[in-house]
Amino acid sequence: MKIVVSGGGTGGHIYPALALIREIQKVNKNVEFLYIGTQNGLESKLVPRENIPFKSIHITGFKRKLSFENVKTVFRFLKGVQDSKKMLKDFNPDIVIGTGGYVCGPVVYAAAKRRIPTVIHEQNSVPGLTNKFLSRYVNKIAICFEEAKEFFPSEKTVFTGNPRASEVTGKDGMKGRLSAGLSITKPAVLIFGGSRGARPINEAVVKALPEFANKAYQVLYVTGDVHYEDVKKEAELVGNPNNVVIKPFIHNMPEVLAGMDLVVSRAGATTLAEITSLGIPSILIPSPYVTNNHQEKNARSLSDHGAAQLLLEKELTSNTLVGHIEKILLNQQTIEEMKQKSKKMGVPDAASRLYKVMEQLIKENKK
Ligand SMILES: CC(=O)N[C@H]1[C@@H](OP(=O)(O)OP(=O)(O)OC[C@H]2O[C@@H](n3ccc(=O)[nH]c3=O)[C@H](O)[C@@H]2O)O[C@H](CO)[C@@H](O)[C@@H]1O
Repeated sequence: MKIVVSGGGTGGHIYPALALIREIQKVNKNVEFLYIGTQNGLESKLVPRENIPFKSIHITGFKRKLSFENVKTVFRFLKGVQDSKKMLKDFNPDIVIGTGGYVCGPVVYAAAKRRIPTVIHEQNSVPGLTNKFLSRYVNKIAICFEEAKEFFPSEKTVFTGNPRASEVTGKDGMKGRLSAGLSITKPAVLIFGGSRGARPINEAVVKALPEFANKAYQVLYVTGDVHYEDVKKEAELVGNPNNVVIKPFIHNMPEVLAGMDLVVSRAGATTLAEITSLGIPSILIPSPYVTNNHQEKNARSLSDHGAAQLLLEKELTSNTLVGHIEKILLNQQTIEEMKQKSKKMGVPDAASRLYKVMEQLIKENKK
């Protein structure tokens, strides 16, 4: 069997694709993969690291405002379709799956035009532009939030959850703690701002550093690669207490998450799939800078069920941050209740559900 996977831009689209590939590799040794991404997206680093064959096309996203750039994007899209058609002809896949980000546009569209079975995976509660566009052409649309249903044709849409939810299960949390330089006895909170870090969260955490000193809990604070050097300098100025570990990026997130009692983060869909799969309570600070405010909708889906506490960016200060953390982390009953509610929302078998949808499509296509 041959499978083309496409998805890129940020971790939220790439990690589900990688998790799906690993799940398929576990259950079927006879699958050949080709990953199609862009050279400037994070996928060009993450995918080759996993020894998955990687090819790239050149494409940019549409700007929401009218601009000349959009005219160029139309031409890049058409060229991207042409290049994708050639790659698909050479590789001859049984199915093509897109996990989001604008690179999927030409790849999945080209596949549909070549009558290759196609699936898109939508991680968010509100779909992005690319998946909305592709939904007309693909055979199946896999979703992770019931709320996403209303945006897609119902006969094609199926709830599978996010494959990353499967990948984070069964990991050794204590190993994760030790790898990050944390103690195994004290309660631990992980603070991070999505796959690239978030400046407003960084500003609040740096201000809060002196307050964390001498607390009965420890903090793992992940700044995002590009913000790390600046944060380190600022942390030295205000003083970095020894119960706070600062890191630029975590590469073994499944293990590290498994060792956490509480997570403070943006409300990217893949992060939410991971923390609900593990049943971790969270404080979610949705990014207000994303399409259709989809992160707040993702976050509310958890907070409405008592699995998370919502903290809007406009209310974020070092005081509200520490206050929210302590209200949950220092109250065993709250922690336990939130854990159960979070776990109830998790879909740990998402990867195999998604693979089943793909297998079914391939079978139908062969009839
Ligand atoms: C700004 C933006 O447009 N963000 C979008 C992007 O977010 P973003 O790329 O931040 O995605 P998510 O929060 O969904 O996922 C982040 C992924 O990166 C991993 N991780 C993060 C930090 C780290 O140090 N190590 C690490 O491995 C997390 O465990 C997770 O697997 O894609 C998501 C999924 O479509 C969307 O919901 C988000 O709105």
